[in-house]
Amino acid sequence: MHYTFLGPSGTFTEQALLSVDKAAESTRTPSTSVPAALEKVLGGEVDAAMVPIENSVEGGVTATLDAIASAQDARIIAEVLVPISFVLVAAPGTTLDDMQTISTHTHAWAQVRKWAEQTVPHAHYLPGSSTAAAALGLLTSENPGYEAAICSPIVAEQNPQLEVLASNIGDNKHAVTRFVLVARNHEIPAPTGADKTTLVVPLPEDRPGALLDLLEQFSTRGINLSRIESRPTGEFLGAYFFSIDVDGHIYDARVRDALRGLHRVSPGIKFIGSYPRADLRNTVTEDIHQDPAFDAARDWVESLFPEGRPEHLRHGI
Ligand SMILES: O=C(O)C(=O)C[C@]1(C(=O)O)C=C[C@@H](O)C=C1
Repeated sequence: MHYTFLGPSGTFTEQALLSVDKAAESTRTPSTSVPAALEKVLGGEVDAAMVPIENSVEGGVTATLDAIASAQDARIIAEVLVPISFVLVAAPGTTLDDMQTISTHTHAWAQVRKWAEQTVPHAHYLPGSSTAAAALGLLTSENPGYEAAICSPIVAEQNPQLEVLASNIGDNKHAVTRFVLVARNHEIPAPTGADKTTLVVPLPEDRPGALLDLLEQFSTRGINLSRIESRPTGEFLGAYFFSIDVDGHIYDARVRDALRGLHRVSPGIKFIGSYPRADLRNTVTEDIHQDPAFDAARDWVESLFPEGRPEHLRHGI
């Protein structure tokens, strides 16, 4: 396998990729942004891309949600959870008082905002393409335009020329980022009993009850939603799609049945993948929402036509 990830080496995204089976021995090419990583996958340059999708403190990574939603054949085939801990690094001899400007990824800055307000209230923030890119910029550029960076402790370990001025500076000590491995037209991973399915569902029409129509497709089939986010499609003001994760696999009859229902309500729906959950939590459903109940229901309706399907029932029984 040839992978790409939001780089350079030392990002949390690389940590997520290295936890994938055999990825450490595979070819890994860094990308400078999430859209660039996904373009490499869709263009066939690499087999899969590891990208951040949501953080427990700052929420969805919109670049990922939008790029996946607009891609033709993007498939999520795995997810990874990484606990997040940040350090502040600078050139040796720099003090907190010297700090005019600090650089890091925007999602990282959002997770240390309170710490920064309390500890370095005089410092400005400069967005970086990733935490590791900000840290390495201190070493590679003569005048990076900032005196310090916020990154993972791994970057500091890998680059002893950087001095750690503060550790564990995240405002929420239990922060976690969720990453997804995205491939193109990939076969669907086998169900494990602890799976998620990701969908992109355009809001069908601007009318009362449209969202309820979508949500009902899940609730009547006993399907739990673990994430739902609305994003503008970009077409015009008020045009939205929903990025949705549900518990279950497309091999589960209730999920396939819900997809049929959703397609009637919102024909532009996209299936983005069914894949094992990183937290291994089994999906629990009542008997009436399990495969045997769907089979029994179909058999019962078929039994009402003992002579076989009448000619005019074009769509089956
Ligand atoms: O900059 C990195 O190291 C990344 O992997 C990106 C990213 C993100 O996009 O959320 C990943 C995890 C942290 O929450 C902060 C930044």
